[in-house]
Amino acid sequence: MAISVPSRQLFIDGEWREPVHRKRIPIINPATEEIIGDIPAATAEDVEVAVDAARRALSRNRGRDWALASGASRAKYLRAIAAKIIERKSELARLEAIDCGKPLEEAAWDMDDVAACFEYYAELAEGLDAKQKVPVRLPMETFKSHVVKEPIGVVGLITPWNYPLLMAIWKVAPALAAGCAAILKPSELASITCLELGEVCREVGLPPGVLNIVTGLGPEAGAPLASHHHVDKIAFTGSTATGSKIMTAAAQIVKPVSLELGGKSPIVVFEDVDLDKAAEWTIFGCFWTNGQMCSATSRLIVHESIAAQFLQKLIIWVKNIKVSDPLEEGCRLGPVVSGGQYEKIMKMISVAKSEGATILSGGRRPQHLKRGYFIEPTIITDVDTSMQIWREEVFGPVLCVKTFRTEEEAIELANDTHYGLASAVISNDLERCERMTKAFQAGIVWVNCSQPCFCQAPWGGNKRSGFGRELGEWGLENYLSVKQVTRYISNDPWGWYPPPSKL
Ligand SMILES: NC(=O)C1=CN([C@@H]2O[C@H](COP(=O)(O)OP(=O)(O)OC[C@H]3O[C@@H](n4cnc5c(N)ncnc54)[C@H](O)[C@@H]3O)[C@@H](O)[C@H]2O)C=CC1
Ligand code: BAL
Ligand code: NA
Repeated sequence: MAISVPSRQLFIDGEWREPVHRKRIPIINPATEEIIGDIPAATAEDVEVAVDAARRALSRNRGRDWALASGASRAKYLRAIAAKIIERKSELARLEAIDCGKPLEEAAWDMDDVAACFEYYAELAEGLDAKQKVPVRLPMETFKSHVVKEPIGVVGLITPWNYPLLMAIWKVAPALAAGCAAILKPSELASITCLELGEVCREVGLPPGVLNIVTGLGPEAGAPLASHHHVDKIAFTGSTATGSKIMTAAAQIVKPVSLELGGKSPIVVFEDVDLDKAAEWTIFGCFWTNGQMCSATSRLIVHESIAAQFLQKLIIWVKNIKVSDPLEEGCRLGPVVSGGQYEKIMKMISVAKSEGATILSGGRRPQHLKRGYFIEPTIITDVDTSMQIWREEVFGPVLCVKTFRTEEEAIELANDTHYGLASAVISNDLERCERMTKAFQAGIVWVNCSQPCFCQAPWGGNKRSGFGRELGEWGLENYLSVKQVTRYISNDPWGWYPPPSKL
């Protein structure tokens, strides 16, 4: 069934608005390289209008319509949005698959996760009401103190293309639950489903300006958000280079940021594993989402005693992955998102080769696919720790492999990176898994698996993978500001200064 891409404008103040400069950016289907539509290209002028709409949404009816409304009343909107997403699930999944190349079944799974994330933050919004005015115990009886949690204000949410709607919702749902007003700037490489979220918000009657969706290029639409004086916080997911630019811009006006950046995460496989189970988690950990995950466990560190056998297993599993158009039944690996990413990944593979690494499997365009940005699932061995392929994020279906002898050596290899997002260990010895868990320098540890992600648990990294945590109750705190209220309850005067003599 052919699917047509809706033609949308920017979603600002509850309505569709043409960008001031009337520019548009073509949408390319990475499986066919065809232009399938276009998205509006916002500039600083549109960001200005969106920020103004967001500020008005916060102060409308003295804040009672949104920021100061009960969490329970905001939760109703979040639940209504979740229901609409489920209603439109198959259409949204198809739109996402043709926009970013994600296998259709994965895209459908993401839509379930999107709805679940809205539902989860609806629950947390309801819980927020009971968490207001929590007393703080003080050491002086003459004072009483309590804490109020308030929305941070207007937030700018800048998101990537690998999970186009889900990464946006990890930010939008808690921001709205907290009572913030948001401006979402999705990636220009995959914005279709984020624009459809605008239509969903209109249909459920979300108050105007609470969520604004401003598509466009990073430097033109993202940068003005990051530096805007009336945006109170920026939450960003994307590359470390862009994260650093955003932090620099925000620092000029001491605007808080939370950054979820790249990774080069390890998966350590010990000698006591079931080889098939370990092989499946290893390939899922690196090739799911076409290998385009910030948390991809793209460095395999395998015990030398099983390495040869394990690599043979991996090759068999990898050859069984169906690489095809994302809409084809059973597809498990689609194209990477763009021509630019295709070139970048191919270059990294060829640099690895020229540095002396061996391409054990894959490394090319699949023979049966003449068009589209397809890359075979690739396994690279004979890797040195100084090589680019070991050190830099590929963001594509490329796994590099090293072996280890001792647990200490495995830990050293695992932590041999500037990044610190995720890590995984596969072993039947749970005490060993516990030791590895403590030793990993990363915000996320998977034991006997890699990648499953639940919106209840915190998500985020250390080192150059960024800081701050999304999801769970930590995700809500990202959008709340804590106000202490301290009251003097004694009838006695304070008595620090000698009272002036009574004239
Ligand atoms: N950690 C993650 O989830 C992601 C990491 N990446 C990494 O980044 C590499 C390049 O991909 P890109 O799409 O170029 O990622 P990017 O980090 O440049 O883009 C992410 C978002 O930031 C926006 N942006 C770009 N420049 C900006 C600026 N100066 N100010 C404000 N916003 C800006 C983009 O428009 C997009 O919405 C990938 O190869 C991968 O290594 C990419 C996407 C997601
Ligand atoms: N799997 C959730 C987000 C990411 O890895 O990019
Ligand atoms: Na696209």
